[in-house]
Amino acid sequence: MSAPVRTSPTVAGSPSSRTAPRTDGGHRRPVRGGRALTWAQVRSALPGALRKLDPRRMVRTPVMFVVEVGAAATTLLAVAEPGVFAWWVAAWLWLTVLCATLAESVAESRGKAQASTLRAAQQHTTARKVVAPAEPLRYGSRRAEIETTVVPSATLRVGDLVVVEAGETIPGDGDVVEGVAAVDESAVTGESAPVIRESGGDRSAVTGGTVVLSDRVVVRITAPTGSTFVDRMIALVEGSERRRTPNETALDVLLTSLTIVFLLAVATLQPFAVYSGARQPLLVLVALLVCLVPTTIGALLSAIGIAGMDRLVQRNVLAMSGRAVEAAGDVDVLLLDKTGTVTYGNRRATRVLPVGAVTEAELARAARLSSLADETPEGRSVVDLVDAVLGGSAELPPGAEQVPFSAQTRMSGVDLDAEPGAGHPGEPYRVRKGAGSAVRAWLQSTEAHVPAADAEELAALVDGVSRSGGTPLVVAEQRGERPARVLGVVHLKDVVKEGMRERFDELRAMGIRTVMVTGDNRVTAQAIAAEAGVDDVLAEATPEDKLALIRREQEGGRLVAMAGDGTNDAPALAQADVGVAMNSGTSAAKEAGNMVDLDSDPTKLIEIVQIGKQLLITRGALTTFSVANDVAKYFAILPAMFVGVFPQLDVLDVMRLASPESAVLSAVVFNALIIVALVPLSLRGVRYRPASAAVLLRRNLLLYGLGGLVAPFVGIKLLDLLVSLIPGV
Ligand SMILES: Nc1ncnc2c1ncn2[C@@H]1O[C@H](COP(=O)(O)OP(=O)(O)OP(=O)(O)O)[C@@H](O)[C@H]1O
Ligand SMILES: [K+]
Ligand SMILES: [Mg+2]
Repeated sequence: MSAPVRTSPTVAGSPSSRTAPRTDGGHRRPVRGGRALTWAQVRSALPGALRKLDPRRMVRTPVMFVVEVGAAATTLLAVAEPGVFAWWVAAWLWLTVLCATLAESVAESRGKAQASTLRAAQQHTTARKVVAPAEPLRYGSRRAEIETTVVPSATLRVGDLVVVEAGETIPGDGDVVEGVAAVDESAVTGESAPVIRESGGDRSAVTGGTVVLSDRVVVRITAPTGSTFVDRMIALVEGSERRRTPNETALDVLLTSLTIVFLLAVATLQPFAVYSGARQPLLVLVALLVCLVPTTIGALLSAIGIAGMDRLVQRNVLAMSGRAVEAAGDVDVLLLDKTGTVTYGNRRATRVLPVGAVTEAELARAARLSSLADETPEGRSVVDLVDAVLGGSAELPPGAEQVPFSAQTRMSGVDLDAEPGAGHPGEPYRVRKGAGSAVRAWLQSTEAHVPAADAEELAALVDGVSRSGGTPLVVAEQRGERPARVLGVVHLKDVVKEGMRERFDELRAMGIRTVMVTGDNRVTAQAIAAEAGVDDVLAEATPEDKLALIRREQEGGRLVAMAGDGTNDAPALAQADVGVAMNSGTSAAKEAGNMVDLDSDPTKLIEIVQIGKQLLITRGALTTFSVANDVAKYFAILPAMFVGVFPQLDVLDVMRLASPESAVLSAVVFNALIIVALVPLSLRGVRYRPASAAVLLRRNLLLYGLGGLVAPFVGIKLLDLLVSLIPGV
């Protein structure tokens, strides 16, 4: 049933030069700015809202559970002793509960539409699984023929290798282990411009459901079917994975305590009322209780959290936890990786700079030899450059042993049995390229002596490349067991992403310090840092150094955000309070962080921080409003209830409501309507302008605290005028 297929070899090259970015055909997910609430949305959210009335679910929100029990109780009372007043109260209590579930349901429904678009991206059927050569695929075999067999993509396992060619859909999440290709990721990111994915570097991760536009890649599957990136995205936007954050739990405890306090207050009211000859009907006590417990924030708390996540998704950021979003609102320090985060990350070799008596051809040949087996983008670009400089290409001789690049050694190369083309059979030949300090250490290990003039010239070359913001790779060779010899420098060029400076200025205005951490040398780091406008740099950093820096900041009580893309950033991304992985990065980085930016834009952190702050402020503002509101209602209703027996209360009865019944019903109606009125605000979030925490607090206390105190007096008075018109109340 599965026929072996021979895949034609593809010439490796730079797909970016051949595939012009598409300007049409693709779609960009519309960013619905204000996202006004529509009737259609409310109507479609209604079935979900009714399902949420299930008391077993409601009990998780104690405040609203009390209201639901109250609604049930008043309904029974209305059945036992029918009356217009009783039925009105019961109906409005049910409406209050429904408003709460509707708010949550509407917040969720916004993600549901997005989920169905994403599901469409999952409908791929077959994959071309690699049969031979079996794993591990040999480095440098990128021009080799690969034997594949067609299998249903659902049967793919973690570790399987698949071949994907131009026009084909990538069958699952994985890392490119061979080749370079332009990939259309619009199904996932909504961005129509193709992106480059390649083996060996920090741009190796591919997402199932995206389409290869050019060339051929071999992908190692890294996620089992059912828990892919798109699966996680769907779960996320639908809100099915949502858990309460620690802050929400803390607030919930506070709201529950307030509910218990008011429950006791209302319960002790009755003996007091009986004693003074004004026994209150049970119906009135229930209504009073509902008006006093913090229903507004209780009803809107979950919608506020969901809407915050939703706002992030609108900006193409996927937050894996609500806790990370809240932490983002309080971030003090932002750490950024250089290559691929601050810069575009396609470091290309542009020049070879020989030192001393070494000729350009000599250096070029050695640099190419050291890179033939180097599958990193840097290694491939050295081969491309030398092929162009010297004309023609080279093959790695048999028996070559690769010394792969690692972030720890910061060096790569090969060990050969003999120098290609040299007349000394049997004399081993070694060649290395890498960071200046790393190659210097290697030279020393062979007891090399670099003449003073050469050393000076080399230092000048390294410095020149670094000052321009480029990455210098020093090349050296060793024949036999004799001391090694330095040959010169390869200039790797990278470009700082556009608009970085302005964005970092903005972060500074928000009180966030930016630190660039890089494995590159100090001079290069400083040149890039100055151009990008970051506050601080840490150069020649190993993955451990990055991790240690984060720990140090955290020990000082600061909340740290980290943006990175490489496998060597993964430990740091995991340790940071907010770890934003670039979508262009490796699977390891995306797995380690708690957010993924689909646009791979590290300055997106500004928006993430704003959304985090907005979430915290919105919740604080509505809590303040809710509690102030309830206190005010207490003073609005009580005088009306007791003015019959205590005429002295007359002075307190500033509102002059029509009757005790009308007062109670108006308060209940107001209590429900205020939830409805605040749904749009909780979905949109209160407006956030950069300002100090103290200023924001003062402004919110004034606006929402005072507003919360005044609103019930005005609202209930107006409602009383209407309610008193109802015959029988
Ligand atoms: N293929 C390679 N062969 C040899 N040396 C390399 C290679 N790629 C990079 N280097 C050297 O290793 C250093 C560290 O590179 P790496 O990309 O791991 O840094 P990093 O810690 O991820 O920081 P950043 O991504 O910000 O540059 C580089 O500055 C360069 O000098
Ligand atoms: K209330
Ligand atoms: Mg990196």
